[in-house]
Amino acid sequence: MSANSDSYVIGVDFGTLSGRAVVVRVSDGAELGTAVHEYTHRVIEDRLPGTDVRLAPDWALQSPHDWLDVLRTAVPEAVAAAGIDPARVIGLGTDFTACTVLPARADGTPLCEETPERPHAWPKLWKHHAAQAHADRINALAAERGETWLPRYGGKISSEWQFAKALQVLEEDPEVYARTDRWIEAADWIVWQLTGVETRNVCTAGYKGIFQDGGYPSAGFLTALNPGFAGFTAKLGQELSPLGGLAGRLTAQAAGWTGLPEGIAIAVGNVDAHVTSAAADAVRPGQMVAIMGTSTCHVMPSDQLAEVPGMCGVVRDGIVPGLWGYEAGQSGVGDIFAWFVDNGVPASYTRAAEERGLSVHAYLTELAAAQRVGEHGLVALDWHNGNRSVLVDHNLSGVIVGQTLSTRPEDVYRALIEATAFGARMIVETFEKAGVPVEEFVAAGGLLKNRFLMQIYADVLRRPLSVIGSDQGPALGSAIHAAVAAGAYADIQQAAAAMGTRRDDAYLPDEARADAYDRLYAEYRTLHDYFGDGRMLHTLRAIRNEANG
Ligand SMILES: Nc1ncnc2c1ncn2[C@@H]1O[C@H](COP(=O)(O)OP(=O)(O)O)[C@@H](O)[C@H]1O
Ligand SMILES: O=C(CO)[C@H](O)[C@H](O)COP(=O)(O)O
Repeated sequence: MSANSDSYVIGVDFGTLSGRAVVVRVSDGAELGTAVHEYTHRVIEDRLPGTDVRLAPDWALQSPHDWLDVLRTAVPEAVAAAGIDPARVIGLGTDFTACTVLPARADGTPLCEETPERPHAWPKLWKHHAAQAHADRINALAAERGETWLPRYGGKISSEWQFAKALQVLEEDPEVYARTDRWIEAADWIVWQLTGVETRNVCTAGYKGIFQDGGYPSAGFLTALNPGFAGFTAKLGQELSPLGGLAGRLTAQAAGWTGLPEGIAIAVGNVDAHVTSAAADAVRPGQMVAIMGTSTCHVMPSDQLAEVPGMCGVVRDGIVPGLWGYEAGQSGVGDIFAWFVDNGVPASYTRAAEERGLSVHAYLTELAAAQRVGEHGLVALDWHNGNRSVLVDHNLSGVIVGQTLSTRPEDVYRALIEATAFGARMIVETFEKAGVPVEEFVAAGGLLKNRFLMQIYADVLRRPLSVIGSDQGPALGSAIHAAVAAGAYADIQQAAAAMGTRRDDAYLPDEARADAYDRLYAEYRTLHDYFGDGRMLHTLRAIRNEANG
């Protein structure tokens, strides 16, 4: 690859609160410069920008202007930080949160530009959860009709996805629905802005748009949901583009925004979690990448097609062309630790952490690390934000068993970390039981900084952990896709091998601790089965909801 030794690609990761650009050398994946742009409107949850229009609970919107600002600011700043000649940039790739989806005109104009006072005209962020009732109806009808696509999503689709959100628009603001020519993932919309051509990537279409075996849910199914929904799929993409493919070339206008040469390759859009596999060079069957942060997403290519209970989805070519791509998830991980730090720690601990110059997380970790496995006498269920896999039930809640008058904050903190590791083991075992082998567990994301936590995962999973070598996995992954789109490598696997970064066996399980964890895990499973049917936890939630009026 010496011909590429002085050419560069740019990866742009559009997150929940900000967008990040990274400049990467094509020959070896070296990250030379990066810049972040915080979105001006962040997550729109209370009031529509520039209006008095208030939003209902569970709404979460975003502004397309914030995304374009990332191209205008973070990209040129990253190039400047890298100190490279922009003329040497040969391609740009992007990834987005998903399902973040917007209604647009036939020319790509977001409807919120025409009618900013209409909530449904705005892009719905992935965590917009106000379409749960619509998702419930889709699931019930699909189960009743035996729709063949339903098992591809572990038996349930999410309220976060395209069909649930679009049905909400139709039923709550039919006029906006009627004006929607294109219902498009932000992942594809941003690529449209860069290239001037509309493309639809297989990843979001498959995981978020129920595209399976060459088609969307049938018109008959959609009519049964609501006759007005019959023609919905005409607003989606009909021809899908492969990951790593060339979506188009940078337009003169977008060259003006970014300061990059007009005509460079723009990669087909992608999802932040899935593109991280390339960054970790984990794009072969059985390499499960866990992107561990506030929540954890698990993605894994495989040559086996199976119906794994409670997975988020399995999509042909969904991570790399030629393989099935699986996704599963834990809806609360770092968020649970944050909840405990914010609510479960006395002032004396906060003071002690401050005196030591440590975060409360780091302080609790240090105390917890001094214990032997099981010493706290606790076992917990990691369902404080519901359970995505394997139970797919957002109405479950957290459980901590075994507390006594001598239970200390570090005990609970450790038990919560262990609970998330047990949740991960449950997912791995569910895949394997369904006939999809997990050969390697590769950790990525913000929680890598907690080495004690990573060791617990190795011990609980009873397997070596590999770790990604970059702390900006999605942006690096997007840059790798850009290199493929630009023709610098033949495919994602080759580009990932040259440019991705992974440390094998970064954490090895300790036999004695793993044995001790087996006993605790058995108790976790018992609790999981007992509370997992929801009888008690749903009742508690109902009582809470009644009490809150
Ligand atoms: N030392 C730590 N140990 C464990 N969890 C931590 C620590 N520091 C921060 N966290 C948790 O990490 C999460 C943030 O992870 P990060 O990957 O940066 O974010 P995101 O998932 O939003 O990209 C927060 O939920 C926070 O509670
Ligand atoms: O569900 C997703 C992928 O399937 C979202 O993209 C993801 O959960 C958003 O993650 P983050 O908050 O880390 O940007």
